[in-house]
Amino acid sequence: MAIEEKEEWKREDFEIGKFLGEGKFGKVYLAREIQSGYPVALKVIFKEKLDKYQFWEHLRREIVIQSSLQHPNVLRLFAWFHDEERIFLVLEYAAKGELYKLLRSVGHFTEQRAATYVASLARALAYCHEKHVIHRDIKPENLLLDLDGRLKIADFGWAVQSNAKRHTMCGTIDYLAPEMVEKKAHDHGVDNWTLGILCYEFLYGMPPFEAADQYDTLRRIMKVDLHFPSTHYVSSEAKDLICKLLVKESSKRLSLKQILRHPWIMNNAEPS
Ligand SMILES: Nc1ncnc(NCCc2cnc(NC(=O)Nc3cccc(C(F)(F)F)c3)s2)c1Br
Repeated sequence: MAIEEKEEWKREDFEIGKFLGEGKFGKVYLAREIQSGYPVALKVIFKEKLDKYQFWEHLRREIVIQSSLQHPNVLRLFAWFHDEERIFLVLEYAAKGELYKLLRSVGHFTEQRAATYVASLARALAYCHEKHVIHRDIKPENLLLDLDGRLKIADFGWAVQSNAKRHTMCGTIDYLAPEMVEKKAHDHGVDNWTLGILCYEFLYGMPPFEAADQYDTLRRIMKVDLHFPSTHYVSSEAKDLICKLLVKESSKRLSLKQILRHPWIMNNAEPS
């Protein structure tokens, strides 16, 4: 019985394993579907917490969106079910955990590893944008690694269908594009900006506009106050890609297809 085929799942179908992490609204556990022995990540969300924040609509939207996405670099949401006080998300298990923990432990990634992750993100976002989905909250905390070290975008708790231009503020401010800071209408170009932020953070270990307080970070974003520290060598091709993504005018940013054809990606990313 493949996970995604069965109609109604219930708590008793799974045995709970180790604690994996604490996300918003609840904890995540490694679990095993008893019949098949299939490992999954089980996210437990307390209903009274959703009531408190009126997040039912967000969660419903995530379930609809993520259930429809099937891409090697997007974490699968196989199913969901609920009992009296909890909602359970049956998620693909990413055995190598959270990418940001790896980044913090090594300081910064090699250009090959960084380019491979940027290429995976560009392919995953191109797929999402074809399905008119903007993630809007791409940050290292939402990136996971599977057993083979393949990157998986997770947590579509803030994703939206991008038919109309969006206005809602969301996500961590380090990754916010200028048009989101100014609460202007925004479209999937925000994910391209975020790809530039992430590429910088993969190579330098911190996001480009980090500052002591939030106001300074927002000011640096609005000015696109971009500097490349000379603490360690980073190729000019890598800097070229970052400069072509961190462009204030959304329509002037490299498209996802252009990213995949950029020399730095062509010369450094592992073939998918
Ligand atoms: N090693 C691992 N392998 C797989 N997964 C892991 N962690 C879970 C990552 C997630 C994927 N999707 C998620 N989705 C939500 O949390 N959604 C959510 C939850 C509550 C409220 C809301 C809302 F109401 F705000 F929308 C939305 S968490 C780990 Br660690």
